[in-house]
Amino acid sequence: MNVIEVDDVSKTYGDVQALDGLSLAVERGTTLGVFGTNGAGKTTLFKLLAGLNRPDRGSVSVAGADPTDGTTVRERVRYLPEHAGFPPSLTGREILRFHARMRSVPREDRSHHVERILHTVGLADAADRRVGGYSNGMNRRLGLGTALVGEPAVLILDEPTAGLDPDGIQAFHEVVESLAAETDVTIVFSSHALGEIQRLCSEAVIIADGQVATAGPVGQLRRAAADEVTVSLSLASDAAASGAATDLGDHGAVSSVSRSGADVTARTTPTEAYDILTAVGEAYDIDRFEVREPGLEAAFHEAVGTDAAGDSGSDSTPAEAASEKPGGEPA
Ligand SMILES: Nc1ncnc2c1ncn2[C@@H]1O[C@H](COP(=O)(O)OP(=O)(O)OP(=O)(O)O)[C@@H](O)[C@H]1O
Repeated sequence: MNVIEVDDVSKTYGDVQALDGLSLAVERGTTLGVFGTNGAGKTTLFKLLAGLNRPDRGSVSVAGADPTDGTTVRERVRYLPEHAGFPPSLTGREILRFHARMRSVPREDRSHHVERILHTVGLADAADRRVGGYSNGMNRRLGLGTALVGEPAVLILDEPTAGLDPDGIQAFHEVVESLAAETDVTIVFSSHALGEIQRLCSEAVIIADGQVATAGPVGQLRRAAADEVTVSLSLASDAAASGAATDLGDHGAVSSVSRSGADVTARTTPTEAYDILTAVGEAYDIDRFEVREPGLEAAFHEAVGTDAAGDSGSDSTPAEAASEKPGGEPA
């Protein structure tokens, strides 16, 4: 059953067309990753899903109703904006209790409900500390905790890990993973980090210019873009690497090769990668090797028409290199 249905939705701000005929369907229990270039329309979409805005054209249905229809729907749909602030003098527990009261969680259930959420978001030990002393990551998890009060059907998280350090990101990921595994909440999650969408999400949608450029199961999007893999090798010496790079350059199934010191990188098809490694291994001592499949990054670049050849120094695909690059290139 679809818990979210967005049909041919458009939204303009003045003369900016933020969404332009966007359609999307999300099944209940899905963890959906939303990504796109800056200004693609992600936040605009999220505000429509949360009932904070109305489309100029088209329809939006979340949890079976128009999200602007009133509080019953908004009870079931929670939006965590990129920056949520809390009164610094209150404790995490007090804030969650306040939200539980506001969300009409019955008085006798409140303590248990709040305790459970504190555990879910990993703040049980810090529950009685003032949030003014919380780290950025703890604040973000408290924000997620407030969104979980009253067991919503849909969680909409706008770049929830932006600006967090690796430990903060890891802690947040663990919370999302346990929610996805243990509840049937539908999570819609935007991020500029494709790796995290790959890790957390079952489905992904790529938005470009206010429309859906590509959507589908994450694995399917990756496979669709997987016509080439990158083989990275570290050899025993620069001389060996130079020889291996020359041999690889002569190999018919290798589309590009680059070398930096004792490291060599080649692009080839998934089926040829291991034969090529074997051939190099017979001629030279390989210290380390890695075969990387293109991730969602390749699907993203294919969808928005930018150059996916992000490996520095590689001499790949001159046709793509000459094509238009409307921003959003890999770092
Ligand atoms: N309130 C507003 N007034 C005017 N223009 C707006 C407003 N909100 C969004 N826009 C414009 O609409 C377009 C889509 O913005 P939106 O914030 O939805 O993109 P986004 O994909 O979330 O971007 P980012 O990844 O940078 O957060 C942008 O051109 C933006 O400048």
